[in-house]
Amino acid sequence: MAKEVSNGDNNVTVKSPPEPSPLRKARFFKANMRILVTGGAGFIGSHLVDKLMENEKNEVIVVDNYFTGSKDNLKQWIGHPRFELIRHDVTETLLVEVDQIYHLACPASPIFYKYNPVKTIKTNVIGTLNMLGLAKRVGARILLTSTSEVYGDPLVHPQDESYWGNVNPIGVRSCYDEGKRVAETLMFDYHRQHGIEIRIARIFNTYGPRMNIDDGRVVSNFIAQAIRDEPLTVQLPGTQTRSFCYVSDMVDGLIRLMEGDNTGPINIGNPGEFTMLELAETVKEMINPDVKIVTVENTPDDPRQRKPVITKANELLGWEPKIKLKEGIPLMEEDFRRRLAIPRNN
Ligand SMILES: NC(=O)c1ccc[n+]([C@@H]2O[C@H](COP(=O)([O-])OP(=O)(O)OC[C@H]3O[C@@H](n4cnc5c(N)ncnc54)[C@H](O)[C@@H]3O)[C@@H](O)[C@H]2O)c1
Ligand SMILES: O=C(O)[C@H]1O[C@H](OP(=O)(O)OP(=O)(O)OC[C@H]2O[C@@H](n3ccc(=O)[nH]c3=O)[C@H](O)[C@@H]2O)[C@H](O)[C@@H](O)[C@@H]1O
Repeated sequence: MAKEVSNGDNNVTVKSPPEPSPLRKARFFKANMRILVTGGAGFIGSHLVDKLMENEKNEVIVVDNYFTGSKDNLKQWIGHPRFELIRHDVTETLLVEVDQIYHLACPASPIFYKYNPVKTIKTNVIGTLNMLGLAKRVGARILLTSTSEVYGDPLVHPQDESYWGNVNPIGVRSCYDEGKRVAETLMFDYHRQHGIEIRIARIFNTYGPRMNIDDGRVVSNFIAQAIRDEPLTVQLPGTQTRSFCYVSDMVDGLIRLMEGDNTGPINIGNPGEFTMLELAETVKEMINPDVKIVTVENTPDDPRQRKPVITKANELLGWEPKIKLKEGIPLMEEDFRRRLAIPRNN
């Protein structure tokens, strides 16, 4: 039977979702929402798992191939009766009985996703196909963590969800940004063709504790450099902008999106916009006023400006970010100092 659903802008007629697998009716499952988190050993995924595990009705299964994630991020849950961790690569098929799938698996830092671009695009395309196939088979709702990179080097500023983007299809970043664009297409095709319940979050630069120390992304680089007393490396020209969202705000937005009635795509990010030079100055002032700031070569196709319009998230999910950059940096500094074993001098 067909039904009307909304993506926030207009109503579309889609097939009804498939019935949940009969196994879901088994007594053991009744009390619980069983949730799969792909990429759950990574930075955002592990914070999401922490939040989902707070609800005693949730059972959480993480699958991860540990390319950029680590068991260490989940150590507090290993052995917990409502938690399971599976070493698995999403480019291979998987069958687990679940109600919801948060599909995060994909390297996110440019240095990692460019390391093996063919694998990155396989993860985005085949990995998402596999997870959609799973959602179809067991009748689960699936949320994709897409990215502001689908807007490419945007010619519209700030970016709202109606903007189609300015993406180089053959560049060194394409494995990631075109990969995510195909993943979004697959989500909508499964939704229209098979009635799968989908949710798409377009995440803007997110930071916080547990990022890999040598992850290569700008906030983690600057904080680690400031703590180690190494120069902060601003990639040229330094006037390029990003808008940084603290990870607890991001997790809150993702859960609201999953639980709500809108398919998305919905931007989730903090509209506070900074140039990379401003970010370096802020980190220097807050963590190590003696550290040097140097400029270094940039990489191809680096977006020149990025800032989310979050009206949709605000109106449809009742969401807005709470943590400002100057509040988030000290929380991340504390985590990095502990992991680097470099305490503050004063
Ligand atoms: N952090 C951000 O600023 C940001 C921005 C936009 C979108 N996102 C998206 O959010 C998700 C999580 O990002 P993150 O910052 O936590 O990155 P991350 O690298 O810390 O986490 C990604 C996780 O996916 C796992 N993974 C990678 N390929 C896999 C595969 N083939 N099979 C199974 N597991 C695999 C990694 O081991 C890791 O645990 C990604 O999909 C990313 O594209 C993140
Ligand atoms: O939010 C997003 O959608 C995307 O944002 C990031 O991609 P990017 O913005 O390129 O992230 P960074 O590598 O942190 O770079 C941000 C800016 O900082 C600059 N940078 C980076 C590192 C550094 O040491 N110095 C520096 O100036 C880069 O040139 C770039 O302009 C993430 O890594 C992607 O996973 C994510 O999908």
